[in-house]
Amino acid sequence: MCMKGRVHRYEGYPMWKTTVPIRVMRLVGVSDVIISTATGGLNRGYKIGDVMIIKDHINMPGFSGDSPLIGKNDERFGPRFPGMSNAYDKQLRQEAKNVVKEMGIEESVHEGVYVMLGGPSYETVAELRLLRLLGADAVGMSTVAEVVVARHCGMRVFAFSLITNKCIMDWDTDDEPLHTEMLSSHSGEPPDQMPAV
Ligand SMILES: O=P(O)(O)O[C@@H]1C[C@H](O)[C@@H](CO)O1
Ligand code: HPA
Repeated sequence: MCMKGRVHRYEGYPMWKTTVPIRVMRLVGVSDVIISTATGGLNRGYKIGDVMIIKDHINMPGFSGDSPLIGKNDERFGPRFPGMSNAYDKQLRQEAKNVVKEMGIEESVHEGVYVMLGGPSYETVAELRLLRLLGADAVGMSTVAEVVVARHCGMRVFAFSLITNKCIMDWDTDDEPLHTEMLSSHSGEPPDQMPAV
């Protein structure tokens, strides 16, 4: 089963609605989910067009209590308090890294931490510096809620992000994280890593 895009919290959907497709997949028997997303690169070593295999996340909306699992727990899907310490399956990440190595594209594929913010405004310089201090390598506005719901119902998760823009970490520059930059890095020539995907 394949999805063309997703809906986001910032479009006005409550978090649980953004993750309904994951539960539908589970109900029809899907056991492993592969999630892709666009992100801004916080890690100075990342370039536009690079891919980051997600090894962990920081659930910023979760810090303030916005979770897709809020409300009465449906035990048919999973437990009230699901663990998230191994959310991104180690074996799937290793298999992906083997493919990356075989293809000789290690320079443009990284493994890192994704941080989810609510958006839709992009981040200030101070916010981006804080996120970097917290250990995040890339920032986006999706993915985490889907991962939480997938793990809650016992699915294996592999997730990766395309670095669509570099985060602006310095004050008093004229650079802007333009949404057009984000879209153009989505739509041009397929990046070198595409065969690996
Ligand atoms: O659905 P994704 O996360 O790929 O959507 C992209 C990233 C942000 O959520 C949003 C703005 O850049 O579009
Ligand atoms: N910030 C947040 N979300 C994003 C970005 C960004 O710079 N790029 C793509 N999605």
